[in-house]
Amino acid sequence: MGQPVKPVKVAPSLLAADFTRLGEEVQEVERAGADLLHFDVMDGVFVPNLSFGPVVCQAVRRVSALPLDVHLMVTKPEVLIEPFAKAGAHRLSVHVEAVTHLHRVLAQIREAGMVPGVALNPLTPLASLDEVWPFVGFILLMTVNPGFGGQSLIPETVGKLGRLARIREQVAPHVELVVDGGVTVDNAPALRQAGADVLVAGTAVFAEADRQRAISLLKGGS
Ligand SMILES: O=C(CO)[C@@H](O)[C@H](O)COP(=O)(O)O
Repeated sequence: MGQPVKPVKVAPSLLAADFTRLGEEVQEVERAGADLLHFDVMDGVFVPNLSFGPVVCQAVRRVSALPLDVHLMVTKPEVLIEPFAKAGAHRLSVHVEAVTHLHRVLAQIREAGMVPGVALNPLTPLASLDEVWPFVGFILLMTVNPGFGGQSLIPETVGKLGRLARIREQVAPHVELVVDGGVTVDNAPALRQAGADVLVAGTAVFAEADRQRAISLLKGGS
C-alpha cells in the first residue's frame, strides 16, 4: 500500500477571475471552499505580462477573510515587501531566479509579518533550494513557465514535485509545497499523490460555473 495522501488546500488564482466583478468572484470562491487566494504579481520584465499590485490586493482584503498568497513575478521583489504587508498579504513568495540576496529578502518578508516563500521556475534545479529550507514557510513550484494563466502543466514537473517532497520530508517537513500552473481536475490526483499541500488553480476554478464542485474535485472529493 502507498502512503496515505494528505488533504490538500486549494488556492484559486485571481488572474483567471472576471475583473469586472472581482469582489463577487472572490466571495464566491470563498463560499465554495477555497483555502487561500492566490495573487499573481507581474512586472512585464521578469515575465512578459503585467497584472496587478498592492492597491488591488488591499481591495481584495476588504471583501475576504481568506489568507492572501502573493506570488511576486518581478525583478525587484524587495521594493514590494512593505506595500504588500500593508495591503494585508499573509504570505509572499519571491523567485529564486530573481533575487541576488535571498537571505535578506526572506528575512524582510518575515519581519514585515508575512510567511516567506520561494518560487522556482520549471527548469530551475531543486539544488537551488539547498540553503533555503530554514528560512521559508513554503516552496512554490511552477508547473508552467510563469506569466500567463490557462497553460498546460509541463508533465516533467510532477516528477520534480515528487523529488522535492522527498527532500522536504528529510530536511524540513513543516515547509508547505505549493504547485502552480496548469492544475486541473485530471492532474490533481497525481499532484496530491506526489506531495502537493496546496494546489493553485486559476482556470480550473474560475472557468467553471460550479466553483464549489470544481474546488471539491481538486481536493479529491466529488
Ligand atoms: O503564476 C501563474 C502564471 O504565471 C499561475 O498562478 C496561473 O495564474 C495559474 O493559472 P492556471 O494555469 O491555473 O489557469
